[in-house]
Amino acid sequence: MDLIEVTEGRTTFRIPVQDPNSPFPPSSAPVFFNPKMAMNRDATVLLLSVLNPEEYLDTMGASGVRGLRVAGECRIPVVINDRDPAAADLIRANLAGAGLEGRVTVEDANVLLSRERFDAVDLDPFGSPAPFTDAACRSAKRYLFVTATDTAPLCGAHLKAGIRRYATKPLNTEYHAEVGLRILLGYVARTMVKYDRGLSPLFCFASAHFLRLHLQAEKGADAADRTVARLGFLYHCPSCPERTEEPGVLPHDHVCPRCGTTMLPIGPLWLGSLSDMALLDQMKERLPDLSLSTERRLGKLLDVLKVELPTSSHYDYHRIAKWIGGSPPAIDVVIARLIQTGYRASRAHYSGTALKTDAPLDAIAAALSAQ
Ligand SMILES: C[S@@+](CC[C@H](N)C(=O)[O-])C[C@H]1O[C@@H](n2cnc3c(N)ncnc32)[C@H](O)[C@@H]1O
Ligand SMILES: [Zn+2]
Repeated sequence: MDLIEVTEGRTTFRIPVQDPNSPFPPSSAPVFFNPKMAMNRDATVLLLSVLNPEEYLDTMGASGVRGLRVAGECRIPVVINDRDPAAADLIRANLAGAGLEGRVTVEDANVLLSRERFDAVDLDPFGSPAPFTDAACRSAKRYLFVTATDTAPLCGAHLKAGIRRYATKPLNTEYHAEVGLRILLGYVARTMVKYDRGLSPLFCFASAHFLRLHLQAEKGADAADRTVARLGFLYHCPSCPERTEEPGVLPHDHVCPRCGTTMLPIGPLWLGSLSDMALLDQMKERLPDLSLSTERRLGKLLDVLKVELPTSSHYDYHRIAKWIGGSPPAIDVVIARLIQTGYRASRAHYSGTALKTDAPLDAIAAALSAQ
């Protein structure tokens, strides 16, 4: 295979030559590499530089870039796996080329994860992580990281696939990125708790083409029960912008208090916080130690996550403006007005028009129309 040298973060490695005009996706290359996932990898490198686990497993290594960066930029011992022997050869060559140590394994992910336990386990599959989640929950001692690129099933755009893979009921709404993230997290939580273990989200976010979870695993039935208590349902009115959330493992009937329509349940999904705020502060402090490109790619995300409310849905403020009839002021003005009125309000990290607030719809409408 023809190789080309690239640098990401502070790590230089080689990948198969990719024709930038090729109509085929990176997954058709002899060994996969997607430069658009640099920000996903940056996030993990930054987090790991704070968490400093004993060992990190890159379960689906491909070129090995993720594990290479963790080994080189965080100085954490790594195991890099891929079931494809061509990928394993490239990983070995890339470790040697970068002067880094690391164990390389060539196994099916579920076999490796079922046989060995690792302090931090990272799943970065093609598409859905669902086929690997059970084994990953058993293998991860303290940390579990998960990427999903099957955003359409998770967000409700491919409803049947979402139900099949995640045993949940998504719905395609304007806050689909939030729903996708919380359905994925809810699914991992439901998988983890059956082993009498719980989890806490450390740093979870949605991006245009993927969802990324960084989770801490917790020991014991009490931790599992606390995790179950954070599962619930969103109830969405199909006729007006009203929605509400409620904890629980089974959905209930809800009638829209505004228009009387039967509300649609979405879930089970994760309710509550998606990040550990103290950890985000530590990551922000650590950011200048990494590369400039990492700082550029992650700085804004961390700033928004630090103030983002943990509501499980948002309002698209353009839609609300259309609903009340009128042209809205800037979103920051609306947020400031809501806060002045005594409510909590913030942006969301995945959309410039997303408004998160605990204010009722009437108060939001007033903030949008106030002069
Ligand atoms: C999306 S790529 C990984 C990308 C890589 N982590 C990165 O950041 O560039 C998925 C990789 O998983 C490997 N893979 C697919 N199914 C697997 C399985 N069941 N066990 C182990 N590896 C698998 C593929 O060979 C491919 O290299
Ligand atoms: Zn309604």
